[in-house]
Amino acid sequence: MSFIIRAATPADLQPLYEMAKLTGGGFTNLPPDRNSLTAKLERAGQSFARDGEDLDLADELFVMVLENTETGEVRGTSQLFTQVGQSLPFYSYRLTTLTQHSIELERTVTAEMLVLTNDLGGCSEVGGLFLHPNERAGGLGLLLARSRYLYIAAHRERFGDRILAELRGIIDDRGGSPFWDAIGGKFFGMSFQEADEFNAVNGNQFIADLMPKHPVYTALLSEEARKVIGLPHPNGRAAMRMLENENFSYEGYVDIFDGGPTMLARTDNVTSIKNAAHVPVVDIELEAGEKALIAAGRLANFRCCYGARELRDDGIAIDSRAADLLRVAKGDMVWSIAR
Ligand SMILES: CC(C)(COP(=O)(O)OP(=O)(O)OC[C@H]1O[C@@H](n2cnc3c(N)ncnc32)[C@H](O)[C@@H]1OP(=O)(O)O)[C@@H](O)C(=O)NCCC(=O)NCCSC(=O)CCC(=O)O
Repeated sequence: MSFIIRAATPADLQPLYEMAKLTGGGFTNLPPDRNSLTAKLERAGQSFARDGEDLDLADELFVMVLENTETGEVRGTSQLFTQVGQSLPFYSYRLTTLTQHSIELERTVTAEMLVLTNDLGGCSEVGGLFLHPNERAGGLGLLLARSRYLYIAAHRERFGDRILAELRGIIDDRGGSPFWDAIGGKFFGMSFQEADEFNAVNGNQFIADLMPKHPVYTALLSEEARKVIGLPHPNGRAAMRMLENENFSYEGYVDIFDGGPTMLARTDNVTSIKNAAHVPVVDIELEAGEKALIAAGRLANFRCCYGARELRDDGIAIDSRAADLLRVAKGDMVWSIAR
């Protein structure tokens, strides 16, 4: 099986839409709505097309797809946002503590509060990670996720100093969110599912607009809501594990919509960015070597796949299949990282 990660194009709309229908909802970056997906692909097309020297950091979106090169089918997708919160503010709840002491009662009381912040504005974001259920558990999820870090390494100047990733929060058996029911739901007159559907079609700005702006004491929330603050949806555990392996951590920021954890990392400290090698290809006939992710090309021409590598003093040797998939020849520069 040969799989390649490449830039998405407008022709990928149908497979993206079909995958979006499989997410089960609550997946902000991959809404099952053709118009939203079309708009995303158009925006990505503009971002892939913007090139030149001395580019400012801008609010760009890159959409990637995983293609089976034997069948031509698109089986997975992922996204990169270069800078969130540039035009519209980026809201998070931050879990903070307030400790008070009463001399008369000889008592010290610590309360937890959710405080609305824009602390994460300016961060880059990775998201929209989805692999077709039939392709799971074979390492393709890792290829999709980690190829983005090689993309960031290859276009470092377009990304911020920190990267965030939002994991979906807990949704109950009936498709409801205990966090939403306890906070957002009180102000919107909408169930979580209704808000999620509205979100898919119109974007999530309405949530930030109507969310209560004052701190919320967690002691006043239902037990069910308190229990899920900062916990990922069970389906998101693989994504969380991959983020942790890349040096992302949970620092008390949660999604204002469903209470899911926001994972954060310093860009230059992300394992796959820090360890990425950028060297010229010196051999494309390598028979056996270290398993690696190998990437080549810039912007719309970026490609990434699994292959074998051998790092040498003068560059890198790769296997012929990877060289074909990446369309590289001797002398071309490639990015790589051990698998
Ligand atoms: C997330 C992916 C793409 C992952 O693909 P696979 O399931 O094939 O993963 P994999 O390659 O088999 O495994 C990747 C790593 O996760 C670990 N792993 C797998 N299942 C696990 C589980 N239930 N609990 C804890 N860890 C688990 C594996 O051991 C491995 O880590 P080791 O190598 O250490 O053994 C997929 O599961 C998927 O499409 N899920 C549904 C959509 C989803 O939840 N997407 C994430 C949304 S959140 C988002 O988009 C933001 C985050 C982001 O973009 O990165």
